[in-house]
Amino acid sequence: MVVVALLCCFFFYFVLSYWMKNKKSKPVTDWPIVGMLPGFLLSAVRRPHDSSTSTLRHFKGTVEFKSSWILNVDCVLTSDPMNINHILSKNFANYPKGSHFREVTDPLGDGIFRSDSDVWKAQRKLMLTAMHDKRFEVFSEKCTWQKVEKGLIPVLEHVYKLGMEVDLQELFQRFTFDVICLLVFGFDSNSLSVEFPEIPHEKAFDDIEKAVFTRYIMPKAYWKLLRWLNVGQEKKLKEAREIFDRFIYDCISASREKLSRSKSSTENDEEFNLITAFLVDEGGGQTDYTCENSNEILRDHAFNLMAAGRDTVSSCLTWFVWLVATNPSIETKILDEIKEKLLINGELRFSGTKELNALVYLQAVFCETLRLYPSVPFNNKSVVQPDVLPSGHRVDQKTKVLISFYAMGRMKQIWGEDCLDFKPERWITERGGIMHVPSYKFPAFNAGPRSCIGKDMSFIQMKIIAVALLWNYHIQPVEGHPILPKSSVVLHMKYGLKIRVTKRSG
Ligand code: HEM
Repeated sequence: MVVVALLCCFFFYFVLSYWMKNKKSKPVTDWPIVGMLPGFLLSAVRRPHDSSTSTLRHFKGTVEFKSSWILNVDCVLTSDPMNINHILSKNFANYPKGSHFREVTDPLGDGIFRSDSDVWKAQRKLMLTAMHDKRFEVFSEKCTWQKVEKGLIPVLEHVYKLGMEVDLQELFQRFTFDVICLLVFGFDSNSLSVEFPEIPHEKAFDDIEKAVFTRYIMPKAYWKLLRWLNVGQEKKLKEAREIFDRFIYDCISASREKLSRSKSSTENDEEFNLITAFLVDEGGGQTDYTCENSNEILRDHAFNLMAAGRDTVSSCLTWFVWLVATNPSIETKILDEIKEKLLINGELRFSGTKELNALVYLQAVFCETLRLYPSVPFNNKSVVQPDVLPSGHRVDQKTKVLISFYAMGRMKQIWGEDCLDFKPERWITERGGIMHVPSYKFPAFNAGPRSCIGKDMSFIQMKIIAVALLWNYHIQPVEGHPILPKSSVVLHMKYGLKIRVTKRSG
């Protein structure tokens, strides 16, 4: 008995002193046998973004978690622009999304996010054709305006009149959910209204996203067991998938019906949504979407587009408003620019892209927001053939490659000594234009062949919302409300953004 007690004491003393010694020299404890990976995962579960940033700072941009034969998984975490260029562009074919990603993201079906190689290429072509169609650009602006006028402004008026506090993050999520439903299906979910209704398919969408993130960070055996037992997050996921799929399939049927009633595919030009574009497939793709058995792949396209375009935009808008509201000199400069470029005879006049593109300072503020708070904070890749990264780190088939876009914005080597400062001016050239920064240094919209298809559209959408919001209201974040990034696939605020609004007087 005494021997066992002594052995236990010795073991705890060993663990404690080992941890204390490592804690001083390294941000993550390097344990014998299991390596640094468990320590990193433990701290990453609680604070993935800050934990990876401090680890990467310590290891000068790239760190290798070599775990032992027990875990049989290696991981390379990087924020080094040369590595990013290599992985996302130069040696792109060697770094697909891979089987682990496919496994955890099965709700995405065979959509663009989850596919690689030729399937991905065909899907990208189809989406680019539809999204770069002039009719879609016009429709996208129209939908955004419609939501501002019939959704956002009435809700903010209500909030103002009642002197209420409101979670702006939630408002933006409702806004972007309604807009993406309109863009994909031509259907308005009307989730943004003064009643703050609970929309079952919106809630289902959120539940799916949450469950996928849990799968990402938990051991495979854990979530597979939950799925097998049909309990916890996996049970929720199953139910949410049923609700969301029902919604999507109903929308697809409605689109088919509407299309069969109209005389020609171009009759409804002002309602050029993406499902209709795929159904008429003017891009000349390989799939015949006119037949009913293409419903499943249409469902996958729709789901992937909603995942791509909803939370990314709402996350960026939320961080943007908080950063602007807490930096009054920047807010003044935005308002001065709006006055100078859009105010004619005392009225805001702008009809579209051309005027919005002239708002260079506003664009710089959005870029600076995404530099510090990228909507997609991580990217993850697998490895096909053994390779050596420009930083000298070796990778092979059992290595998971993790890129921290969040840490990149906080690296002195990339952005200089003032990397933590919110400074839109760094984006403006001497001639007053937007500074070109290579995407491997600023990959908020990804880099290389898989870069974001919705970038231009997002800037237009976000500028419309920013102008309408800042011109009409003064936003005050509620004092003492904590602002922290959430551990999620998209960089939400953990506790939302509680604000009050007052009206601007001329
Ligand atoms: C602020 C807004 C946005 C940001 C920061 C953003 C960022 C990104 C990032 C980082 C990726 C790469 C994801 C990965 O490979 O894992 C991506 C891909 C993609 N984005 Fe966006 N996105 C935004 C808005 C949108 C919108 C509004 C749409 C369209 C509805 C869209 C459509 C796509 C698509 C289809 C892809 C997949 C491209 C491919 O795999 O080839 N995005 N985006």
